[in-house]
Parts: sequence; C-alpha cells; structure tokens
Amino acid sequence: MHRDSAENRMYAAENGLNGDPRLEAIHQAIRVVPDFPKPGIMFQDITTLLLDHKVFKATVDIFVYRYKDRGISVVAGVEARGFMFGPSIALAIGAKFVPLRKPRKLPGKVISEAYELEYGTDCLEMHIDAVQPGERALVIDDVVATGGTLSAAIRLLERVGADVVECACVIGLREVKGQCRLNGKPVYILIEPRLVDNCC
Ligand SMILES: O=P(O)(O)OC[C@H]1O[C@H](OP(=O)(O)OP(=O)(O)O)[C@H](O)[C@@H]1O
Ligand SMILES: Nc1ncnc2[nH]cnc12
Repeated sequence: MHRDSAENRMYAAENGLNGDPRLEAIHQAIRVVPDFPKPGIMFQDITTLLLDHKVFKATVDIFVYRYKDRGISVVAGVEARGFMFGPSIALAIGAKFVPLRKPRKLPGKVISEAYELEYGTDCLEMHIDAVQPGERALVIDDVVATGGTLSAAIRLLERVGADVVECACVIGLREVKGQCRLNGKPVYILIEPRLVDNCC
C-alpha cells in the first residue's frame, strides 16, 4: 500500500467555508469516547450529531451544495457510518446509492478489497453490477484516519471503470501514522477531530 503525506485532504474551513457557523455546530455535536474500541483511540462518535436535526441537516446540506452540479451518478457509502449520510446526499443530488459492505453481507456477485485500519485489518465488498464503466462517483464516510478504508473504496470503484471524483468525510485527522495515498483523489473534510473528552 502506498503511504504518503496529507496532501489531498481538503478542509471545508480552508475551502470556501471559513467562519461558517455550521462547521462549529458540527464540531460541537461530535462526542469523543476515549479508549474505544481500544486503548489510545479517541473515538469520534457521530451518532450524537444525528440526534440534532438541525446539525444533521447542515452536514448533509454542505455536501449536497458541493456535489450537486458535478455530474455525479453514484454515491458510494462505506459501511457502517457512510450509510448514515450517503443516501440523503444521493437523493438530493439525483444519484444512486451504492453500499460498500463488510465481507459476506452482500448477496450478489461481489468484488473485494482488503485494507488496514488504525486498529486492525478489514475488507470491503461491492456488487459488481452496481456501477457501470464511466460513471462518476463520490465516496462518503464519517471519518478518515489512515485513509485505508477510502483507498479500498476507490480501488473497488476503479476496478469496475468508475471515475472517482472525490471522497467526502465529516471528520478528518490531519496526520496519522501509516497514512495512505488515495490514488491522487482528493478528500473533502468538514471538521478536524474533537480532542476533548466530552463523553458520559
Ligand atoms: O481512515 P481509516 O484508518 O481507514 O479509518 C476510517 C474508518 O474507520 C471507521 O470505521 P470502522 O472500520 O471502525 O468500521 P465500522 O464503521 O463498521 O465500525 C470509520 O467509520 C471509517 O470507515
Ligand atoms: N478515532 C476514530 N474515531 C472514529 N472512527 C475512526 N476510524 C478510525 N479512527 C477513528
């Protein structure tokens, strides 16, 4: 796996949304859970964001505004938390939603890509007939850390001939040990992780 710097991570505050109060509201709505799922991980919990309709809508709206006129026909969501944002974005921009699932969950013919995580290894699968060659795709997930998950998602889409326009995440770490290059694809990120423990 090719590892590189954070060159293709684009933060919303530095890309047109500087001072936008929605970004601070999104930041405040994230719950940080220390040492989950293992010691040393400051887990960024987006389920608290989903509880606040206004902030949830603001999150989806920012992505919809960015992607609505980009000729995107596929929004590919990464299991599990990409499923929480992807379908709303797909409906609003007039694209289909394609789930990228963990192994042995999809019933049809699949292609698979393995990847490394901060806390282990995993694999993503996609139905081979869900995306046609030449389609323009957006990949959506809640968090990018090493980028291993997004790289696997990009590889799946590129294997079937799709053009991955961009990846989009709510939260992005700037520097992570073992960071992966995303085959030159940009990642658009709304906020940096919360560092304080506001859990429980
Ligand atoms: O950039 P990376 O280092 O690849 O990490 C980011 C991924 O990690 C989390 O998912 P997780 O693997 O915990 O799976 P889950 O959502 O099914 O719990 C997160 O939702 C991203 O998909
Ligand atoms: N710190 C973190 N919080 C939530 N999801 C993650 N995926 C990888 N690192 C994560």
